[in-house]
Amino acid sequence: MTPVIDIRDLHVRFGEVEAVAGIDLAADSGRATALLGRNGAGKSTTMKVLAGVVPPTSGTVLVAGTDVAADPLAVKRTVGYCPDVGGLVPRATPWEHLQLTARLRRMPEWETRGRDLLERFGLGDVAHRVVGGFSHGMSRRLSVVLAALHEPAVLLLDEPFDGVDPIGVEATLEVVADARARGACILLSTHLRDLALEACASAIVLRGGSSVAEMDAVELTSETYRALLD
Ligand SMILES: Nc1ncnc2c1ncn2[C@@H]1O[C@H](COP(=O)(O)OP(=O)(O)OP(=O)(O)O)[C@@H](O)[C@H]1O
Repeated sequence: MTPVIDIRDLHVRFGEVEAVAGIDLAADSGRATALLGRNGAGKSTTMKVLAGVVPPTSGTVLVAGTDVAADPLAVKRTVGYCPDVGGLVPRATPWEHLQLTARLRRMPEWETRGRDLLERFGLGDVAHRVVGGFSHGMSRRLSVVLAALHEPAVLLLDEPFDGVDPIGVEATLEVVADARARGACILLSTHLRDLALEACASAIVLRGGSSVAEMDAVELTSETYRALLD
């Protein structure tokens, strides 16, 4: 069976910079996979390609059977994407972000789930406050909520734990567990090995734009991880 995420020999170039230099990666439904690696390893660029926001320079990338180069819009419909930075409108409130997301996703019923997610992420009390004044961690938490709102078949979380407090970490782990239970494919990028192990069954380590290891998360001891980074 074809994996839900199927990347073959992906290259992404930004001018002189080769951000991704020949990645092969597969991820299945009902499973969370961690994407690890040092700063600049190519994690966010890979996520952006999978989200349909950056086109591949070469290689084949299938998301739930759709080629991202051929139909990025269909891919955007399939995935829920929490970008590493940005994506929020400073003058809008969390509730307005949910309204906009639900409208773009053509979701007829979303208020109950939206309210529940905001509560779970400790954002219920600030649901009607503009996000321009939010801390980094609060913005991260809202980005995860927005990615998860429509219960996507493919959930892409880029550094979801970055600067997030324990309540937010717990809520994110719950979102990953819920998504896995309903059969979604989750790809989560992080620098944090411990949280990767807690959230994910498998791990892929990138270095210099290439994939250098793929293993069950339990096999990724701190010594193994350290050795793979160098
Ligand atoms: N838009 C861009 N223009 C030029 N270079 C870019 C662009 N985006 C990424 N890069 C470069 O591509 C490489 C990979 O970047 P990427 O953001 O994918 O790494 P990362 O593994 O997500 O890093 P981090 O852990 O720091 O977020 C880096 O050298 C980066 O400077």
